[in-house]
Amino acid sequence: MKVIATSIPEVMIIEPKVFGDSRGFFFESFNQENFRQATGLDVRFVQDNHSRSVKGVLRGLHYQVRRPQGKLVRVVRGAVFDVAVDIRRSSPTFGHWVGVELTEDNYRQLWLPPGFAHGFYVLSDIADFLYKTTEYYFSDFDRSILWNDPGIAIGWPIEAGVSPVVSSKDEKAARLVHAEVFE
Ligand SMILES: Cc1cn([C@H]2C[C@H](O)[C@@H](COP(=O)(O)OP(=O)(O)O[C@H]3O[C@H](C)C(=O)[C@H](O)[C@H]3O)O2)c(=O)[nH]c1=O
Repeated sequence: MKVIATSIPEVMIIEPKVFGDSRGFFFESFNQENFRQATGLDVRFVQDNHSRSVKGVLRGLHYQVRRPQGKLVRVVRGAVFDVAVDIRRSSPTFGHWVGVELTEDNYRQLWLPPGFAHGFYVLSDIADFLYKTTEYYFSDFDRSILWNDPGIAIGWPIEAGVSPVVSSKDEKAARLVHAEVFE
């Protein structure tokens, strides 16, 4: 596997080694020891998630307080623009964002540690989004930040005049300046 740095040091793009042949392909989507050797991180995932979305859906920006989650995310069908936002107030990259296209064809994964908000915008007709988390889900601790917060100014690849499909929860999300963030 290859690790590609992003503009936020703690957020990393992972490119697995893919073995293709006349039948198709095989790759290890996660290997604890290889991940540790490549990233220097000892991670323990406790939950696997799978969401399916139609074109134009935007999920996020989400995070969990009290029990923050690290996430290793990937797309197994379709394509999304995936975003991580640093919401650690003491971080030199507080309020900065990283955006990466994750697709079934580039096999790319994104690692975002606890302390980040996460969201994605679906580019394909259908997107199957799989991710591993380092902490369990606690609905009481689930928080959202407004996907189009001008204070973050994420460069979502949304065509002019097109509004993303957003849940009512996400529509009502707070801006970063009013959000419950990490120290
Ligand atoms: C996240 C989660 C949700 N749920 C239940 C709660 C709701 O009844 C239903 C849909 O939840 P929600 O609308 O929050 O799903 P997403 O909008 O995909 O949220 C996720 O999307 C962004 C991109 C993320 O990074 C988070 O992992 C997560 O917040 O699944 C669970 O039972 N377990 C879970 O781990």
